Amino acid sequence: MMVLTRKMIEIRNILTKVGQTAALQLPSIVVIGSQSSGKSSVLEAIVGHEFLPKGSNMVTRRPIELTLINTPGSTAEYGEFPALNMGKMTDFSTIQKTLTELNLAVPEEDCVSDDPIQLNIYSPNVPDLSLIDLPGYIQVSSEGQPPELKEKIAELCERYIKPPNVILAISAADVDLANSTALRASRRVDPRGERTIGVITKMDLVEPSRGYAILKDKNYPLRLGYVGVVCKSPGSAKYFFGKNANISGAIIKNENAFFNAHPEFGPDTGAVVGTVNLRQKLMNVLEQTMASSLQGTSDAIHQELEEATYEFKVHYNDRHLTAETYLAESLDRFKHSFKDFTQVFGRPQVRELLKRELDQKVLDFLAQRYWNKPLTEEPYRPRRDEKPLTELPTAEPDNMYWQRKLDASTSQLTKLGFGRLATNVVANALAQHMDRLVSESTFREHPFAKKAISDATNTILNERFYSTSDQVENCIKPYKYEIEVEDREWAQSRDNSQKLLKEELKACEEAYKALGNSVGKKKLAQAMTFVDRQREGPRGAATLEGTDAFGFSHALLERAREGVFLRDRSALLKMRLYAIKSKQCGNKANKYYCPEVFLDVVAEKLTSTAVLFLNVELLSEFYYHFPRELDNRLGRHLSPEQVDAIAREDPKIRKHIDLQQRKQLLELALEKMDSLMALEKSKKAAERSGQQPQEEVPSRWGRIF
Ligand SMILES: Nc1nc2c(ncn2[C@@H]2O[C@H](COP(=O)(O)OP(=O)(O)OP(=O)(O)O)[C@@H](O)[C@H]2O)c(=O)[nH]1
Repeated sequence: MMVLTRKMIEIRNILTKVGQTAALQLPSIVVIGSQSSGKSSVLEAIVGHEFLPKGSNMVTRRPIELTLINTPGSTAEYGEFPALNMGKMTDFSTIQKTLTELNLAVPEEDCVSDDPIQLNIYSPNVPDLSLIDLPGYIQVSSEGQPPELKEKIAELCERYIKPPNVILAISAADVDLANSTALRASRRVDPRGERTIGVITKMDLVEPSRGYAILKDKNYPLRLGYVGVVCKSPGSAKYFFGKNANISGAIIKNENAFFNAHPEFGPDTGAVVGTVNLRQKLMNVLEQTMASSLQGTSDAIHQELEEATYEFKVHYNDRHLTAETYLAESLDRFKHSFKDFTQVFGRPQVRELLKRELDQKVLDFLAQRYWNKPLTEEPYRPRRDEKPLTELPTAEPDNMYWQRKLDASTSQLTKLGFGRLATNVVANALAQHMDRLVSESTFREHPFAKKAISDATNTILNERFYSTSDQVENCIKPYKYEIEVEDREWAQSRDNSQKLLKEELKACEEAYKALGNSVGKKKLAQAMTFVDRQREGPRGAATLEGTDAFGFSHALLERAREGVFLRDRSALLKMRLYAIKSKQCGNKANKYYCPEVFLDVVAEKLTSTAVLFLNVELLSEFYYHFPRELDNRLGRHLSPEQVDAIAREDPKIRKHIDLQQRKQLLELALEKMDSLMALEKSKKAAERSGQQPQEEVPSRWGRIF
């Protein structure tokens, strides 16, 4: 058995994962030949299945790196594309279809690509071999093909037929050997014919005497010799045994019938013929080539490993990191930061959020119903039923106008749909905080984790949203009908509303100041005087004559109107602040005189009630379910491939893991290599002394091979 080739193929598979450099390349058999020389038929005869792309439209456009793996004791035959993750393919017509698609994916205008397709075939009927099929040489480009195609194919083949590879030069018997492009190409890189095997196909198409003469050719002598074959696929095998049937038997039978019928190919003639002999030759030659490349490959792996070890020490201080530990640690840290957050975002914070929201609503309603003085170019004429706010402090206690105004404002506040509003405010705040936690964590570099966290957050919040908002709405219902106020509440809201109005006043004054700075104080004052007079109507407008207010730009007048609004709003706020501080507003019985205070009482009551339910229904539920939901999405349920893909989303982590894996794979390859070399050495020693070779030493990863 060809032990060495098998083991070297395994080492090569490890090195492929490392990302092969030229130095780490192990010998393969490279198949070259002109188009229609019978390359595919030879490869299929070796494999025993039709699996290569067929068609007239140049269907081999990429190198196919074919690894045959002998699986003694098993009956299964299947292929795998290791780079594509498509799993085992037991139907060889599916392999053929996939290869055709992969080849035809190379655009017509490029015609060939040097990106190889890797295909492994496992079968008890194949020898351990690594072969590379290349696009066939063409003599002249046909219509539609780029003129440089001929050179492109030649260049691609040139790259592969370099040492240490063995060249399998295919020529058809019915074409003069002097015209064989394959032999000409191999001669250029292997002038002494030391690593070229000549294969003469279609032996059945020429006279046996001529066939024999080709096999014994003296013009192109090859040390590894010529093998004559008849590989025409017998369609009948498929017909009798099904489309996935092994065709080797039928080919061999057909070949034997042909060669046995002609004494020119008899055992004493020295002619090597038949697919069986070709297979054996390929195995022997590859085994020998592998043996002679052992030391070189071992040295190359050593060097690569030294570089990887140095880099790992320098950049990562030999710190071991796996995708699993990285994700688990990141998840742990995130859960910790979440826990910390739950300690600082509780009832008081929710209360503050909601009150701020309602304060804004109260200010809006006050502005709408009490402070409103529309800003139009037209003179301002209050509606007939509208009373100026200046009248409020001196109004009669039973004045229906002011009573209705406050009742309407209160009703507007209690019927606002506060259940929904409050739930929304808290849910949005939670979602924003979660986004912040992500942005402060290592997960910020991981789109998958970011999405998982945001999905977990939204799922829980959405699930609880409607029931929470309904509960809150139900509990504030009584306030829609009656609001009882205690002295303590009134006093507190009197303070609150003063604070609120003061803040509003400050904001107005600052905005006014900023406006003055941007327009120019004098210019703004002039334009505002103009706007004021305009608003006074004809009487005011008359006084405009002779002033230099005419000729203000439209933009300046806009700003002046804004200035007037801010100035008036400030004056009004000062007046209301004065009213709230007055004795009149010190007593809850005077609520109609102090709408600001009363609306604050209502807002406080709504807030306190809502907080109770939001805390139980939304906050606590979220805090309980989120870590569990996170585990479901980022924890044990992920497959190793998903974990790996997530960790690699961060370029820094990807580099770390890649280098570490590279180092480990090189160590594994080297260990296998050392063991292989020791085995070879003991085999040679045993051969010399006529003894059996020693048992191989089990490696750190168990018994190798
Ligand atoms: N008579 C005879 N025909 C053969 C033999 N080997 C291959 N053929 C036929 O020759 C034609 C070309 O064979 P392929 O194996 O497709 O040749 P190829 O070199 O792979 O061709 P391209 O894919 O075009 O590069 C097919 O029709 C085969 O059936 C043989 O030994 N004898």
